[in-house]
Amino acid sequence: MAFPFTPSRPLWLLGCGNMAGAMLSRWLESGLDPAAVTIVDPMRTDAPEGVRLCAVPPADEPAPAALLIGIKPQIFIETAGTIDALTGPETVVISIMAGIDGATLGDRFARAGGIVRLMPNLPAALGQGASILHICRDGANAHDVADALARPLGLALWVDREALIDAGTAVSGSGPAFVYRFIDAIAKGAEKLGFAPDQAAALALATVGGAAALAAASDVSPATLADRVASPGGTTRAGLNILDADQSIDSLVARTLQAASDRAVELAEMARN
Ligand SMILES: NC(=O)C1=CN([C@@H]2O[C@H](COP(=O)(O)OP(=O)(O)OC[C@H]3O[C@@H](n4cnc5c(N)ncnc54)[C@H](OP(=O)(O)O)[C@@H]3O)[C@@H](O)[C@H]2O)C=CC1
Ligand SMILES: O=C(O)[C@@H]1CCC=N1
Repeated sequence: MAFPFTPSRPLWLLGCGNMAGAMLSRWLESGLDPAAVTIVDPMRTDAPEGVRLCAVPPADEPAPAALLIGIKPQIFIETAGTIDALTGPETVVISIMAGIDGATLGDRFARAGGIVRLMPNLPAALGQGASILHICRDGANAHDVADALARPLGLALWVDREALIDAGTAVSGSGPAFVYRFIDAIAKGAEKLGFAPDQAAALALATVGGAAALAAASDVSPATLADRVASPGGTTRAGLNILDADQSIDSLVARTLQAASDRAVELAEMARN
């Protein structure tokens, strides 16, 4: 689907740091007209070619077709009034903020026609992200507008239950950081076994990248692929026995995801109080 944005039906990004910046770079690569985009971010000193950059929201302009909120959830409440004033019945507000729930967004944004929560992740920059989406207010063609933004970023998963956005924040939103820790752990282990640091880092990255690509291309499960690597009585089984003992890896990952998901719920509560 083509992007539903033009200079007279623009997309505004309020807060354009690591995450919104990654999304924007992918959108521009995918054909979004830069003249249809305005970044509002006091910290940025430059913007992609053709994109308008403002330190404060433009005054006296028609409301945008979509306004993406890319600020940190901790400053949402103090910023919400300003955001509300920028919107109108034709605006879809799209929040990528962790935690801040649909009820809070609905209370703060009386004017916006549509409200969507979209939980992206950083590999969106390459079109290999995973986004989870939920409609909080169904107006202004909210589904199609948000879907057109999510699709170029990679997997786009719409959910009916809003609680799955918080769960998904832990799984796919934060998930890349957990995978990066695992890559580093493999590299550290490789150094202990004698590789130079640069060799260890290269081996860890190539192994995780290759294994993920094969799992994505395969018609069998990761568990089956693990069994294909593990020869009976061989080296892999010796290693898997450590990861699997007392369900070590399952338990560690489950606790990691639970902590991240709990934090999303805490952030939502903080914004309500
Ligand atoms: N990073 C990630 O992988 C993911 C992040 N998210 C969500 O994305 C959001 C942004 O995270 P991230 O990109 O990491 O954070 P960043 O700090 O990199 O980006 C936020 C940007 O907003 C700017 N900003 C602060 N106040 C305002 C304001 N009043 N108006 C406009 N811009 C402002 C910040 O400036 P300053 O530096 O001065 O504060 C910064 O440039 C968060 O809500 C997070 O939950 C969701 C999924 C993944
Ligand atoms: O760490 C965070 O709070 C954000 C949300 C998901 C990824 N980064």
